[in-house]
Amino acid sequence: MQKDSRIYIAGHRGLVGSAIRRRLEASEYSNIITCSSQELDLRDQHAVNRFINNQKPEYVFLAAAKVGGIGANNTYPATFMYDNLAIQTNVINAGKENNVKKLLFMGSSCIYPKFAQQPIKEEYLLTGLLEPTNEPYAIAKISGIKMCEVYNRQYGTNFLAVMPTNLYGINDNFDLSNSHVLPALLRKFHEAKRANLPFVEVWGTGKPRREFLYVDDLADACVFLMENFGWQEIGTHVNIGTGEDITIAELANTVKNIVGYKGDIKFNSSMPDGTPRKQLDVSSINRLGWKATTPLEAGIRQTYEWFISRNDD
Ligand SMILES: NC(=O)C1=CN([C@@H]2O[C@H](COP(=O)(O)OP(=O)(O)OC[C@H]3O[C@@H](n4cnc5c(N)ncnc54)[C@H](OP(=O)(O)O)[C@@H]3O)[C@@H](O)[C@H]2O)C=CC1
Ligand SMILES: C[C@H]1O[C@H](OP(=O)(O)OP(=O)(O)OC[C@H]2O[C@@H](n3cnc4c(=O)[nH]c(N)nc43)[C@H](O)[C@@H]2O)[C@@H](O)[C@@H](O)C1=O
Repeated sequence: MQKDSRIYIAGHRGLVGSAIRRRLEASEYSNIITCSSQELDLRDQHAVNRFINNQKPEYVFLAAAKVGGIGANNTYPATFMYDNLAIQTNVINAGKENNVKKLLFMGSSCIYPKFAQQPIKEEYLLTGLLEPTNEPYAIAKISGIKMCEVYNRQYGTNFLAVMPTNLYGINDNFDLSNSHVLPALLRKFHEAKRANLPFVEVWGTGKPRREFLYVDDLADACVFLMENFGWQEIGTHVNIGTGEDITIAELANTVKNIVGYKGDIKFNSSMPDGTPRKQLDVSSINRLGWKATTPLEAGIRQTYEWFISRNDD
């Protein structure tokens, strides 16, 4: 990518898209194209074709998607499947039609089988059954990986697919009904501390393990890949994470300490646990020369500071 290349970030207001924008601007990329969902509904094929044809981006970061935690995925499976299939199909195909030089598709670690051997290598894709709470979303994401792969094979495109682990950071979604666990816990402990509540409810048993990556690290990895590699060097898809995981109970205690809450934690085992574990094998991206740098506690502190700056009077 040249500093004046036309770079479209789909989903620039979200957690990932906004981090990619920060990362590109920090490196003085000067020609960044953005458009909100209100101006352009990426599920609308004709609108997407018109937009890409008018804007003629050379590079595309596809970070627009219907995204949510275990609760949202479980409650709105049809929306997660339809929106994601439509958004990615439209953007990937319009990218090919308009000779986009490189496109980066954002998958997710939930594409791997529920009981995959740990840590999860890229080659474990499609070797077993998926976790039911996010099967529709995962199937949409797997279709995105395969679409990049077959477009590269048949049309000679250069579309990369990355599989990030669970993410968190600035511009995350803190809505308790549809967010992921980390922002949900930050908000729950913060509000319980302010209201002096005796306990905080944590969903599930606390036993599942999750790997958390600070979103600025993810953005750094995405730009690193787009700057330096093509799909043939990366393969059909590449994992992005820290390679380390913790239990939800450990995460809850860490967040509790960072927030400074003194009450108790109560696990609500009537809520779903989801996948027992999804620790990524990140040796492929490490070999390419990239490694995550933000320690979990430091990332959570930065996110909490941002959350307070947005929410406290
Ligand atoms: N968050 C996580 O833990 C993980 C995320 N990922 C992947 O990273 C990518 C980005 O996720 P994240 O940043 O967390 O999600 P967010 O929900 O924070 O952001 C998603 C963005 O997508 C845009 N969008 C959604 N629907 C449409 C639509 N119909 N038309 C146009 N734009 C739309 C939204 O635009 P607007 O703001 O304008 O409405 C929003 O900015 C996704 O592909 C996700 O699957 C992968 C692994 C983990
Ligand atoms: C990124 C990823 O995100 C989702 O998968 P998930 O990893 O299961 O996501 P989660 O962050 O929502 O939960 C992680 C764990 O944490 C527990 N948990 C405790 N207390 C709260 C809580 O208050 N909120 C939430 N959301 N979870 C909680 C929860 O019960 C679960 O055991 C999928 O959408 C999937 O498609 C996907 O890609």
